[in-house]
Amino acid sequence: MSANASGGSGRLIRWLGVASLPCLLAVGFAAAGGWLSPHRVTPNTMLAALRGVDGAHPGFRRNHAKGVCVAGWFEGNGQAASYSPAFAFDTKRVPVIGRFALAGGMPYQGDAPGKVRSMALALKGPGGQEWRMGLNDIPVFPVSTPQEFQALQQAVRPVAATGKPDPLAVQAFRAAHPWLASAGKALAERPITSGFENDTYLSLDSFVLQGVDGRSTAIRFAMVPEEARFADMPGKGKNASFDQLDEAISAHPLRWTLVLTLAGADDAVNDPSRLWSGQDKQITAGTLTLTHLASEAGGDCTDIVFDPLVLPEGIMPSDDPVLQARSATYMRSFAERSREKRPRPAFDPAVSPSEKTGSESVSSEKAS
Ligand code: HEM
Repeated sequence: MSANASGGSGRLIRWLGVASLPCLLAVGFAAAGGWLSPHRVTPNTMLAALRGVDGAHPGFRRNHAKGVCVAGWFEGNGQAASYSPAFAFDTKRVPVIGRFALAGGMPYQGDAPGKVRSMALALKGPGGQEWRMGLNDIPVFPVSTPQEFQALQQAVRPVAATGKPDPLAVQAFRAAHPWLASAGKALAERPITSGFENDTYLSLDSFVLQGVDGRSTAIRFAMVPEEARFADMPGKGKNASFDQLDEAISAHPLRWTLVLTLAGADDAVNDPSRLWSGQDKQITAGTLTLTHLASEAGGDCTDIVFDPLVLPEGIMPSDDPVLQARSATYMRSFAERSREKRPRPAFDPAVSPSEKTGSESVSSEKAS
């Protein structure tokens, strides 16, 4: 072979190498974004699925976007101490920061009865230990797995022509997941209280208490209000339930009891869409007292992820796959929102109701 011919083919190989690099990068990005495998579930595909339903709202949480910070304390009563040495089951008072929010990715959505409300808490124990939790006011989660959660978001994403979900896609999701019908029924029939301040918030996912004697006990838990009120209807107005919460907490401290439910023999520990028997043993483990609200703008709850896998010694995750997906997706949501410009939140307790504004349309209900 002549020197010229081998020089020519060398140049061709180098040129192909350079030209193929952008293509390889594009394929790599597409794969990382899940575009080449729509059924794959990663934090990115999960956030894309959520964005498909409620749009992009930079600077806000990718779900439970409309919220307000809260602070207070938790005091255990010792009744759960034989099941776990976790600091919260001791009898010492520990500080708490938290957040009340509405499910869904729209930070300016209007309040309405029936929207899923949430309570997120970080109980701060000794030696830097924390128990972080995110609780919803629904009896069960609508789906069993992260894959189903992503598929549900994809099924309910609004279509351009109507601005509503495609009924055929929703029907197809239902037909492909008949085992979720009982969760749907429980969600549709749930009783609705008049506001954040008197609602019951549930872990939905299960956890495992680890005793010092090596005993493991699977549980779910709930924050049960001192007094649940079903008769009064929530007030009207874009921020009505937040205004009502503000009024209630300004009048007196708000209290909830931490109730642990111990799994019975037939209870599904790895599936948050399944109700437990209702006959299970319950333990009242302590009292949560909340005393102050603060805006998310500069508030203590903004730069924190209420990751349900931040657990103290003595409490472990169960094998519920939704827990791992939550943890990874919340971290991704935090990474994205914390590098974006911070917009003004819809609700600020320091601003009088007449000055409070909101700028986006009302979102559809979402249950996560
Ligand atoms: C695979 C299923 C789920 C996904 C992908 C998901 C996704 C998300 C995301 C992205 C956030 C925002 C996190 C942040 O930026 O800090 C969030 C918040 C939240 N999620 Fe989920 N979620 C799931 C399941 C659940 C379940 C089972 C519950 C049970 C109660 C739950 C309760 C909450 C609560 C309470 C918040 C608000 C936390 C706060 O106020 O900061 N989620 N979720």
